[in-house]
Parts: sequence; structure tokens; C-alpha cells
Amino acid sequence: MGGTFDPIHLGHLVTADQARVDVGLDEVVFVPAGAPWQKAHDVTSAEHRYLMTVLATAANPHFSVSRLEVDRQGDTYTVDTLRDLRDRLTDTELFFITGADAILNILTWKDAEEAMRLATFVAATRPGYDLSALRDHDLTERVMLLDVPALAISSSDVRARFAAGRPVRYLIPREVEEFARKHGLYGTTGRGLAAADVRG
Ligand SMILES: Nc1ncnc2c1ncn2[C@@H]1O[C@H](COP(=O)(O)OP(=O)(O)OP(=O)(O)O)[C@@H](O)[C@H]1O
Ligand SMILES: O=C(O)c1ccc[n+]([C@@H]2O[C@H](COP(=O)([O-])O)[C@@H](O)[C@H]2O)c1
Repeated sequence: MGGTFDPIHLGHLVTADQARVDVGLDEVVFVPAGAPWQKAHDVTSAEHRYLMTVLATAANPHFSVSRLEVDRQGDTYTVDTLRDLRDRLTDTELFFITGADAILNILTWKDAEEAMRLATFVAATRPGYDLSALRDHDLTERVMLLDVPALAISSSDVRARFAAGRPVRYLIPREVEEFARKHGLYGTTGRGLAAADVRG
């Protein structure tokens, strides 16, 4: 599963687990994008996003995290990652999990046609995005649709909540919240959890 994961939230984790079960995957590899060229906002350092993704997934034996894109220089293109995985994992069938918003933009990605030949793309439903638009681009035949319990959680809302001092508990894993506060991410002070959070 590819993503910016700035930060990783329960919408990502539920989507990954649903894909694992429904598609019958042995493993879901989370691939934090090193330099996501289509994100409009200033993205948190790749190392911090990578570590939060590790913290969020560590307890699940079916989940792992790849450094492939974090360690690659320049803008991040999924096609490069899929070429690399195809070369390394010759006997493995590859699926690329994305949410509805990402898949609706896939034709703007670098070498999108090749990317779709290298892996089967799995598009998860996401509140606020209508996957029927895939029909307009002749993509329904080439993309596997995945029904995910609707979670209207986004990283941008989580970042805004941190910055405004509003709760993020139950939207992101506790470990990710603690890491973000410890490192002063998203407008937090860098002094760890607030007293109210520690009591909770
Ligand atoms: N709540 C959700 N339900 C289903 N899919 C999701 C959800 N949140 C994110 N995704 C999918 O996960 C992938 C990675 O998402 P990303 O890291 O950009 O998070 P985001 O919440 O969309 O971030 P931002 O709000 O900063 O744009 C994308 O393919 C996205 O569509
Ligand atoms: O390859 C591309 O050109 C490309 C353009 C935009 C997004 N992607 C990938 O799509 C995934 C979801 O992207 P995002 O921006 O929603 O986090 C992530 O793995 C990105 O690297 C890939």
C-alpha cells in the first residue's frame, strides 16, 4: 500500500487489513512515499513518516514497511517501485492498494499504463469520493474495487487537529500520537503528551 502517511491513520490501517482479507494477500507492505510530488502541502520528513508507519504496523504479523521510496532520491513514482519489486520478487503476484481519491488521479501518474501492467491496482472506497467515475476513464476493468468500512479520517484533518490542540485519539494509533508529540510534529510543542492526554 502506497501513501504519504503524514501521519498514518486508522483509515489506512483498516483499508490495508480489508484488502489483505478480501483479496487474499499474504502480506501488506506499506510504502511511505519519499517525495510525493503531487502533494500540495509541505510534507513531514520521510524518516519521521517512515517511523510512524513502523510504529503503527509493528504489532500486525501481516504488515511490514518498506524503505524503498524513502531511500530513493528525487520525486517518488510508483512505477519505479513496482519495477524494483517485480525484479526482486519474481514469483510474487503484486497488488497496489490505493484509496478512491488516488486511483481517480492515476492517469496523471508517471508511466501509469506500465504501472498498471506491473501490478493489479486495488481501489478502496473512501467517504467523499465516487469510484463510478472510473468508468469515464475505462478503468473499471483494470482496477479491483474494494469495499472498506467508511472512515472519514484524513491525514490533513489529523494535522489540523494537532495544530489546533483538538483530540486525535481514536483516529491514529496511540504510538503515532506520542511520536508526533515527542518530535514536535504538526505544530505540537515537542514536549510529549499534554497532561490531559496522560490522564486519559
Ligand atoms: N479514510 C480512508 N479510507 C480509505 N482510503 C484512504 C483513507 N485515507 C487515505 N486513504 C488512501 O490511502 C492512501 C494514502 O493516503 P495519504 O497518505 O495521502 O492519506 P490522506 O489521508 O489522503 O492524506 P491527506 O489528507 O494529507 O491528503 C491513498 O491511496 C488514499 O486514498
Ligand atoms: O507515480 C506517480 O506519479 C504517483 C503520483 C501520485 C501518487 N502516487 C502514489 O499514490 C499513493 C497515494 O498517494 P498520496 O499522495 O495520496 O499519498 C502513493 O504511493 C504515491 O506515491 C504516485
